[in-house]
Amino acid sequence: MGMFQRDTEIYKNRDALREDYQPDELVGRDEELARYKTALQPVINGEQPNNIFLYGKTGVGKTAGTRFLLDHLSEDAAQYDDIELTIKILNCDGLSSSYQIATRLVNKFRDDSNQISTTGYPRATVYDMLWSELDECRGTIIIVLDEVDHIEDDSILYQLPRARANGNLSNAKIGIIGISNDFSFRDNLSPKVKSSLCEEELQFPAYNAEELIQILSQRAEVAFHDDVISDGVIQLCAAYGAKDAGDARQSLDLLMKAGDIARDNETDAVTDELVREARDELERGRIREGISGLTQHGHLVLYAVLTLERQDKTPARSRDIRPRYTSFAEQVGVDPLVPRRMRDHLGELSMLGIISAVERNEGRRGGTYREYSLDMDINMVLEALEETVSEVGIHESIEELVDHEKTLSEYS
Ligand SMILES: Nc1ncnc2c1ncn2[C@@H]1O[C@H](COP(=O)(O)OP(=O)(O)OP(=O)(O)O)[C@@H](O)[C@H]1O
Repeated sequence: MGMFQRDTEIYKNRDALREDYQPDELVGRDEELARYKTALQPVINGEQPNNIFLYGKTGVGKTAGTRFLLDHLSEDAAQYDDIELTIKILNCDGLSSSYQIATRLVNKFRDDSNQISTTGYPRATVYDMLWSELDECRGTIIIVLDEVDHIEDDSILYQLPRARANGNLSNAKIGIIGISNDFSFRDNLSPKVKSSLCEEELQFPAYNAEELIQILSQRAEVAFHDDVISDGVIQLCAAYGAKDAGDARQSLDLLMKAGDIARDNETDAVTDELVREARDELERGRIREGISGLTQHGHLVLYAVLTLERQDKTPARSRDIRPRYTSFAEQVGVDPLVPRRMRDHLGELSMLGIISAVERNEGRRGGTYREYSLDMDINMVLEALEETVSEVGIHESIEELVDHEKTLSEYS
């Protein structure tokens, strides 16, 4: 027998839980899709399409909803002889300038043998190439710029929606769909870009538990064999998902992780217990990843908050965290940061969701300050801080938590 054998007890089609799987129907998003459909209606009428700006937090179906509607739109448009519809989707992740966007777009309209180099042309030349590609297409063109907030300069976002008004296009009608999960992006656009790019604004809210149940049930039916999912598993994944961020991707990942653990354990059912185990494992991974990206001072600040948390001294103000942080810094032989810089680290930690920050008012005299506490499981954070603990030494507050077998070899 070979080293690898197929296991098919749990999954019928595991790929159905993956991000790139496109379900035939989108569930739990009816109202938003109805509004989106209305915004796209001019295309079928042969009119100038709207420019649409779609925003919402991560994993709320922006990309899936866009693909779903555009697939239908292009299928339905094919039935009208007088509509020639071209749709191009570009993900702007990794592309930071208008120049890069323009070259990628030119290449999207060209075949493989005719691609342009993505560097070396003056910007005006690339724009001219783009206008001629677009005009050659004729008809209606929809360009989707997913993760549009990665573009750091406005130029293309101004030029594209206005290409026809500015006389750069005569044959093609163009509509832009910008997608973003960065709420501040829209607000920071210059007024002239905002008014053209955000003609129609759509917002996708986070999913609630009911909606996540619909999404997870739909995928589970395709992904798992009958009777593998125990009662209540979908509800539990959805409840966690709704509590965390209402992110469908995160909930699907949780269900898949639970399925993977069942498969690894060679059991034949995915149970509540496995979902809890999966959640712990995913959370641990997220914490570890977040913490590993911090600098040494970030680690020391976090270690200080953690020990204060253990001593019930949280929520704590930054001036109360400072002495502990300073002594830890001295213990490892580095100069402590000035208070302002230390607060920046507290801010970063709270942005990552590792600690929480609550704003308070200072009595009648006004002035606000923040109080910080640990916002994650103390043991998980401690595990991720292992190296820092070994450098600084074990603080008395965590002695009980530290595995003493480990202490001798790793922490000392
Ligand atoms: N209503 C839905 N029905 C079925 N599956 C969905 C639905 N919404 C989201 N999903 C699934 O959840 C995952 C994440 O969705 P999607 O990529 O559309 O999120 P997004 O809002 O574009 O997130 P991001 O901003 O991170 O790109 C995908 O696998 C998608 O198929």
